[in-house]
Amino acid sequence: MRGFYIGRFQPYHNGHHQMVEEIAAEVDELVLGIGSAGDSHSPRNPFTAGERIMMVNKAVSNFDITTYAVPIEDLDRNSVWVSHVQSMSPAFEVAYSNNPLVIQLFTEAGVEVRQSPMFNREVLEGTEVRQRMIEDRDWESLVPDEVADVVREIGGIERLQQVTSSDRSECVAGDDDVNPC
Ligand SMILES: Nc1ncnc2c1ncn2[C@@H]1O[C@H](COP(=O)(O)OP(=O)(O)OP(=O)(O)O)[C@@H](O)[C@H]1O
Ligand SMILES: NC(=O)c1ccc[n+]([C@@H]2O[C@H](COP(=O)(O)O)[C@@H](O)[C@H]2O)c1
Repeated sequence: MRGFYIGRFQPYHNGHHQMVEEIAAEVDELVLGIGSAGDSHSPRNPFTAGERIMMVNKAVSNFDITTYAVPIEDLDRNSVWVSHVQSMSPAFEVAYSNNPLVIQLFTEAGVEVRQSPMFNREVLEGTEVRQRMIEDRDWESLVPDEVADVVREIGGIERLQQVTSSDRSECVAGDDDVNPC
């Protein structure tokens, strides 16, 4: 059986990694959807799709499962988003998500959805990891070692600090439900 798990993975952290480990016990193959693939260089979405593919591929390489990382760009039309995902991904029988909108859209489209517990959510959250990166506090312990290596290789900390400190006044969170800056 092949599963599908989508996230923005900004960055891919130990909560995602634990979820993939649990999914790997249930499926033979897993598609990792790199969500909001067109977004990068913003405080909420600092890393490009290509950089996130590197993070995910390297981090999951130790798991005994075949994975495919597939970039999925956002659409302005939720009603056709599942078809869009299916058009970009290897076929899958089950979708894994804890995101209420994603769960609703897959369920309405007749795709089985499985949820997972949230692992140590107080700290294992992309927002917390990015905040620590901005403040030069320990973020490495919240991500797999391979992800920390990629972040360093691409100058990710400097980029995030730069896009956070530059004038973001034109970018009002809530302007766009799918891509708040
Ligand atoms: N600690 C966690 N344990 C289990 N699942 C998680 C955890 N953190 C995120 N997820 C799930 O992984 C999927 C992708 O999440 P996403 O990439 O948005 O991470 P996030 O930590 O919620 O990031 P952000 O804070 O940037 O929104 C979602 O279904 C989300 O609920
Ligand atoms: N209309 C759309 O483009 C649409 C709808 C639902 C989810 N998504 C995307 O799916 C991903 C879901 O991942 P998260 O659980 O990390 O939010 C995000 O990248 C989100 O933008 C997009």
